[in-house]
Amino acid sequence: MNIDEARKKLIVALDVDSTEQALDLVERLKPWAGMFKIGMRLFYSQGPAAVEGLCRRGVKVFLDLKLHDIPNTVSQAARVLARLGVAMFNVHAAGGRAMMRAAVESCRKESAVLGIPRPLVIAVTVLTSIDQPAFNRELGLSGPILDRVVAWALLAKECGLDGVVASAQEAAAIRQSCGPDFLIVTPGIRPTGAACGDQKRIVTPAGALAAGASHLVVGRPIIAAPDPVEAARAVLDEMGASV
Ligand SMILES: O=c1ccn([C@@H]2O[C@H](COP(=O)(O)O)[C@@H](O)[C@H]2O)c(=O)[nH]1
Repeated sequence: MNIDEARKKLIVALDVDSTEQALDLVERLKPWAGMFKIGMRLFYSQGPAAVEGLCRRGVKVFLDLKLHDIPNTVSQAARVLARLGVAMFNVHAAGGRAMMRAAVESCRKESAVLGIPRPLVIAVTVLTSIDQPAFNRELGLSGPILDRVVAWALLAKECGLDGVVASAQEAAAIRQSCGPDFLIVTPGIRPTGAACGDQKRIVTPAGALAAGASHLVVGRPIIAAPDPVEAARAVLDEMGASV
């Protein structure tokens, strides 16, 4: 894979408190990443201005707020998020069919009114911090994680969503069930030798791509590294990127 293809697949998580820190990371890392993820930490600290600031600079933003509420509430929230100009945002598949459909439909309508491209909408399946024992005993859900993830991926696809967030451990099964164009966005990526932290269902960059992931989300292994640029380049290297 050439370096540009690999770069487009890499999403760096901007898990920091301030817009200044986020902008500094974006400036240093934009030659090496195709998209930047704003999660609840930066959003709750800095608000929509942080998102709009990056979008205005032409940065592709994945807004990872994991909407999960009744359909009417999610529909209205999705409409508001569409206005921010993000490239992608997510909802929880556990919110169900009506909620997922409402999210896609309202941001489609709002984007059409504004004359902007509709943001991609993807569904969070089972968090990558959950392992099999926690899934069964703490969440009280039966069966293998893999089965639930594939079932939610199929439901998301049926509802018109563009893809899912899942561990790359489930990527091959999702790819087989949902087809070649379905986005499979995979956090829980750990370069060889990196600390797992709180992640449980981890996969290496090479393993994620081999399993069919369309995008790799990497946070701490890059942004908490002594040299984030060197760490991002090492991830691209593990993705098999050649110059
Ligand atoms: O299942 C999920 C969903 C979202 N995330 C988010 O991805 C990043 C991963 O960061 P690391 O530092 O590389 O662990 C983080 O922002 C999570 O909120 C996830 O990890 N798992």
